[in-house]
Amino acid sequence: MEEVRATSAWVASHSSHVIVDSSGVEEVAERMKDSIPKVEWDFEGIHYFDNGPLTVQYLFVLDALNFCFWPDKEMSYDHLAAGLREAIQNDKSAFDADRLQKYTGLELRKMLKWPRPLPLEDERVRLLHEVGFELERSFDGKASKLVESCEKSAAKLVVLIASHFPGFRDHTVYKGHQVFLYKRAQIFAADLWGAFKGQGYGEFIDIDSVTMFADYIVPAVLQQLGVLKYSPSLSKMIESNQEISSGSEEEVELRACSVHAVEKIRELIHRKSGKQVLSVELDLWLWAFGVQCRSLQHHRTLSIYY
Ligand SMILES: Nc1nc2c(c(CN[C@H]3C=C[C@H](O)[C@@H]3O)cn2[C@@H]2O[C@H](COP(=O)(O)O)[C@@H](O)[C@H]2O)c(=O)[nH]1
Repeated sequence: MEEVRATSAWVASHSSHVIVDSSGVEEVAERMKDSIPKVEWDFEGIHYFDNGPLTVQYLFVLDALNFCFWPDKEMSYDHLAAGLREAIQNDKSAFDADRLQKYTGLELRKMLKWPRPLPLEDERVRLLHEVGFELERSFDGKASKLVESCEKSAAKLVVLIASHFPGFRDHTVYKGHQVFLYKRAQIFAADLWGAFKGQGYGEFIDIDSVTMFADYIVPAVLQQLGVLKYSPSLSKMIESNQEISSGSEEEVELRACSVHAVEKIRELIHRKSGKQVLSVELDLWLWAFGVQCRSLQHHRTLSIYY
């Protein structure tokens, strides 16, 4: 995750369309230095949890599909989390590695009780197959084995996931430099940590190394808080819901500057109050704020990464 931090900082210092505004960072850090509003993992009550390996399998499948909901105005992350929860409650073998390799788009739609094609449905099916295949080939079909082999290190987990599952390789090239964001791999580690309350499958000695998860909600929240400032052309693109291509300078800057901004907020809180805040905690607070603020306008990129 040091690579996520370092390469995001590089983007922030070379960016053309997005600025991390130091007075915005200062204001947010000042507001949060005494206490960060605590947001409980699963504050929505939509996730499956049984305190065992099946939860790990559920979370891995969930994060394999945790991207791009906006093309369908009614679809959201909640539908995915709750739909998969119902599927596993009704059939404990629904996410067995052999079953994952066989789902069709129509079956996935039925599982999530969605009446029409899912956004990027073919990609979602392909990624489910990839997860099933590689879990079976290398981890006895069990996501819990994958987690166990990381010896309580979130950084190891992210590296292992990225090396085995191409669909999680969330990186790009920006102005000739490779940039790493690893949103879904990192969120899986954070989901384990949150769900298992830092114990058992959720115990990570280096949870502080996880960065925020560069999605499309948190950048919009940071912009609203005055932490991110956009160029007039980028503002216009977002306001008019114009699609921003995956890998474009604008898109990489939105994501990388968000990672960098959250790191800056965290550093400043530490300097002001001596408190060690986790980026994961800041992220969850920002994200929960964003999804509850329906008027928030986010950027629109077709991507399998977030
Ligand atoms: N940065 C960040 N992004 C997050 C999440 C989560 C959910 N995390 C769970 C963990 C504990 C809680 O109880 C949450 O339920 C989803 N997303 C992203 O949001 C977008 C979907 O938005 P909308 O279209 O409105 O549903 C999409 O890119 C999705 O990948 C997060 O925590 N942080």
